[in-house]
Amino acid sequence: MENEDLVIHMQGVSVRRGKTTLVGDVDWSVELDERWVVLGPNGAGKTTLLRLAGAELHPTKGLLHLLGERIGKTDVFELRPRIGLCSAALSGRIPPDEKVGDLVVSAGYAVLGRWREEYDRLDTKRALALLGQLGIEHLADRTYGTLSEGERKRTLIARALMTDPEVLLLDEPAAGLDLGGREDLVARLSELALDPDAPATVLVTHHVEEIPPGFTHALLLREGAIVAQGLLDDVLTEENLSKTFDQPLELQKAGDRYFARRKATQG
Ligand SMILES: Nc1ncnc2c1ncn2[C@@H]1O[C@H](COP(=O)(O)OP(=O)(O)OP(=O)(O)O)[C@@H](O)[C@H]1O
Repeated sequence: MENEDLVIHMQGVSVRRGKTTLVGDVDWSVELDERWVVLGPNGAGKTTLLRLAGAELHPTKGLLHLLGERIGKTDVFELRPRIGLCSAALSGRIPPDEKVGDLVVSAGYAVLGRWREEYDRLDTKRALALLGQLGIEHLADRTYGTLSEGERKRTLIARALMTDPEVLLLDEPAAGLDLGGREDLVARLSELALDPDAPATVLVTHHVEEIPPGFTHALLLREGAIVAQGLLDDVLTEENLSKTFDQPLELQKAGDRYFARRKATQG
């Protein structure tokens, strides 16, 4: 591939199951220093897109390159440790008695539940630093099953960062969080987005309120098709958002945050 800065490169990518098109004919590129938000209603195909980007799913049609490797021609097991994926599906597979610190350290081994491993001291230090970055260093000795939803989300992000991935994929990280938890997570993700050493990031969400300051690009998805994509401020307009969610929406920007609601009907 010519452009080595492309971490995700989709050309005419479709995923079909039977007669259903989950995503259709997607052209999308993510570069090393970009932070993307993927926005769309339930069932739009956001998770499907993220699973393609995480080398968890092969396209039915089209060309998919991840980190310069062509999917279908490369060993995905070698590729996956270079990608930090954080999703509710992963959360459900974690044994509740797994210790938070071990869970983060074991990401280096790309396996769940390897708590018996003799971890390298440096790995342990790095895991604690990442937990600290997410504001939950004090939870290192707690078991995953005892954590709140917000604490779990942060643990999974720390885990996803442990392998020093080249791309970080976050599927609805703020889902299920209360207002304070959401705001805190948005602030942490914003710090990460503004860190020039942080990996390329793709964040899937339903809500414009969850877009962390520092995110640079947006892709709007509806019924498996792209409504708009490009620079965040260009793409995130009332018109595009209304088209994406199929209703008249009012969009406001306050400082570096976005807010949306349905337009009031007149009369
Ligand atoms: N194996 C499958 N067979 C048929 N349809 C499927 C299959 N897997 C997913 N779908 C459908 O594809 C569509 C896209 O699913 P996807 O999970 O990618 O959407 P999403 O945008 O992440 O939705 P949500 O916001 O609700 O999580 C949905 O309508 C879903 O029901």
